[in-house]
Amino acid sequence: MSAEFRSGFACFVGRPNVGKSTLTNALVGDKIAITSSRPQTTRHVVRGLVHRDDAQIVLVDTPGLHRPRTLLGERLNDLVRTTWAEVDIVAVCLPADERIGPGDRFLVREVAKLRRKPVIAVATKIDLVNPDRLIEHLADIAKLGTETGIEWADVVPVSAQSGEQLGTLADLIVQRLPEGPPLYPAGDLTDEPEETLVAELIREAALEGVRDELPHSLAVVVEEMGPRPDRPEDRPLIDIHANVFVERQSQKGIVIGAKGARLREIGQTSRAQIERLLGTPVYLDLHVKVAKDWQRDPKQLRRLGF
Ligand SMILES: Nc1nc2c(ncn2[C@@H]2O[C@H](COP(=O)(O)OP(=O)(O)OP(=O)(O)O)[C@@H](O)[C@H]2O)c(=O)[nH]1
Repeated sequence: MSAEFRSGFACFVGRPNVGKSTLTNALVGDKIAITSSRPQTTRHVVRGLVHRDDAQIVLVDTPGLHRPRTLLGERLNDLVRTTWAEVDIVAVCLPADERIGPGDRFLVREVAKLRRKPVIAVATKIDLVNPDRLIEHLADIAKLGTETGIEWADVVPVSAQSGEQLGTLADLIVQRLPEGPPLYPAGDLTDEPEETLVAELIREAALEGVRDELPHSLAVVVEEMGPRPDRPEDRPLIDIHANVFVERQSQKGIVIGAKGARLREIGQTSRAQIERLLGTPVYLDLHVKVAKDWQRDPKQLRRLGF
């Protein structure tokens, strides 16, 4: 291995829905971080690894920073700030199809408080805009830097969707990483326990198509997971028992659906994803439970992994 091998931690930050998880997935090349068309679904700090001949990037995906209204909101914000402080480089995602707004300014001002940390501005979703709009967006990003007193280490336009400029982004991140050996063995994609990833996949499926406030009210805990005994060696099966927690009885109805139709759909969708993740057929046993006001109760929050 050459002396110039670089390795370290990078983290994408930005308002909800700006494409952080999609970008992580596109760079890692597999579905590890959790994406959703609904905002604020990334809860856990999920790390994806980018292996290259010259470097290893450990991508840390954080939830969006937002105005805290509950204990959970505050914990999420703490988690974000702690993560920022620990990484080698921060990349602020600013979607090209949206104007820079107060939310972005708030966030960039927070990032600017991290002294001496390289910060890259990433113009995301460039496949959605024409060149004129992109130029305007890049000018706005420059202005945002001046306004907030941050000096962008780089400004790079990318599309996670088309893959355009992904390599450039990776190069720019690598350049800013310290020299050092790989932090994780080659082949590892994430250091999250499989249970956490499985829970996230179920949660993602459970949120799909739900149009109310459910994102903050839904938690998934994998209670038990393991290979079923007495299976022929060439036909393994993994049993997974998981609980979907909601805050109120009415939400339980939403998740289960008429005659259990929605819950069956959630089971089918997430099972397919889990089987892809684990590479093994899976028997998935899902239950919906009410944990009253879990977001406001420190004991319940701990039990649910926050
Ligand atoms: N067209 C296009 N859509 C994208 C791109 N990147 C992300 N999206 C879409 O934007 C939406 C949000 O993407 P996410 O990756 O979940 O966003 P996020 O910033 O991680 O969101 P939170 O987890 O809520 O903070 C999804 O519907 C994505 O499919 C892109 O490069 N091009």
